[in-house]
Amino acid sequence: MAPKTLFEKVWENHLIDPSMEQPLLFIDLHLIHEVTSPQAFSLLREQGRTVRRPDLTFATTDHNVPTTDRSEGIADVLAKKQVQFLTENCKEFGIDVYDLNHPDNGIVHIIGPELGLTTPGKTIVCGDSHTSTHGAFGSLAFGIGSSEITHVLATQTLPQEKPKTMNVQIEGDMPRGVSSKDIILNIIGQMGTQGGTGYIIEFTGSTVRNMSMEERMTICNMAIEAGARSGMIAPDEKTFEFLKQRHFSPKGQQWEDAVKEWQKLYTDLDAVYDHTLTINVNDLAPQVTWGTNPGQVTSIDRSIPVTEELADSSEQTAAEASLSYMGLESETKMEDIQLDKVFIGSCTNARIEDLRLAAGIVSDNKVDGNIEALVVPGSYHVKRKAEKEGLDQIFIKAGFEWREPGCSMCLGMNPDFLKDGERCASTSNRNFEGRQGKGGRTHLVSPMMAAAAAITGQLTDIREWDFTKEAVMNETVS
Ligand SMILES: CC(C)[C@H](C(=O)O)[C@@H](O)C(=O)O
Ligand code: SF4
Repeated sequence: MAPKTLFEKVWENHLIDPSMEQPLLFIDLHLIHEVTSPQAFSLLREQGRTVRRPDLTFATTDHNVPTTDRSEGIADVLAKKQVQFLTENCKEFGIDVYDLNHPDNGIVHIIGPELGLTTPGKTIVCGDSHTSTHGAFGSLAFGIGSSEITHVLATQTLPQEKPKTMNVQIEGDMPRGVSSKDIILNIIGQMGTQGGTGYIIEFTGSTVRNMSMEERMTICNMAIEAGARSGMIAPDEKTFEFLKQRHFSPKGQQWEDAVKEWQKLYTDLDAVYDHTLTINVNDLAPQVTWGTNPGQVTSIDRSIPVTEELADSSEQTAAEASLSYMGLESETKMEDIQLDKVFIGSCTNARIEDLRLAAGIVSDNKVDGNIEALVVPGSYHVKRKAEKEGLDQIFIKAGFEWREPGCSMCLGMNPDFLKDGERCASTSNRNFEGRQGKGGRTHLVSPMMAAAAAITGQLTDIREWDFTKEAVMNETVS
């Protein structure tokens, strides 16, 4: 048999009929949330159709939910309606929904893996671009639009163009203070936000093999920000360990059988990718964005680039527009940038390990008097675990707000947002204009860098800090 890449194996396992001209995939898991599903359900009704496989469909509310006391419900009328529609639609069609008061509610891309819904080799779709996160488990996972949601609801299949494959091989030891967030920001900086267009990126190499599942999820989460259709990582013992005993994971003999199948999911030795990029992280510094897309990024110990020195004129024009929005100038040292807010949260960096790393930096320090700082766990599972470990107390004593789970300040769709002109160090994945609130200015960073920024009130190089990296542990079920 011809050697195959990980992607090709999963793709071929899901083709309904390989002879069809337009490839049609069977979908193993359809995740839905309140923002993109209402139109899809309306269309389904208009077409007089029903949900084909409610057992393979799973819903949560995350984008619109308040992260403070939820007993009063949702104040915003539209947000409240969207959440209500989701709950009603799920009830009508027999779909499991972990809504805002469910004990395991959380951000869709955080709860999929932690509930064991996300497993290697599955095709997973969701009306949400960061569905790529689930690729960290060796699944083929990508975001879809409203009409595609209807198609999957009605048929459990999806027509798809076959993407090209890219191997991003990451080698070297991550230096102290550097995390997988810095690696993916650096990759996007090198490739640009369109560099991955048309590709599925498989992340390979010794650095990836050494990463925890949390670190791998952060990388795959942001593959989409490089323009890629999705990211994937071949499953290994760490993947299986993470999934063992999860709520929906296979149990007993079914678990044994599943692991045997999952072990076949890797790229064969002589398989050919359409493109390969190799990066070495031995000398990587913590990364910070200075502009309004994730590719406008540099090292914390550098300055904002001189726009005239950028590669081409379109890049120069984009950089000038970004700097004008950000209220920044070329040659300003990244470390001299003062902040108003710090946000530790989102599906990129709100898992237990992210919170441990941030808490390790916070330690006995206090949040700077000019800073408002939020920690928003990605799910109730993460929140409970963090509280059991005493992480909440570290944050609260330092002056952070400790919130209920949700997308929160990752995007201005709920009560947590930046005011016009406010500047924020954020562990999320997008720094587009207005993303965190109208006129808000976002600097994307890792959880450790965000924690340090909250303490000093400005962007700060954590490599100069006295801390240990003990916090890095792979999450296991407790
Ligand atoms: C609201 C939703 C459609 C959107 C997405 O697709 O990613 C959001 O999650 C985001 O991160 O911008
Ligand atoms: S946390 Fe942010 S990136 Fe993730 S799903 Fe929510 S809004 Fe999208």
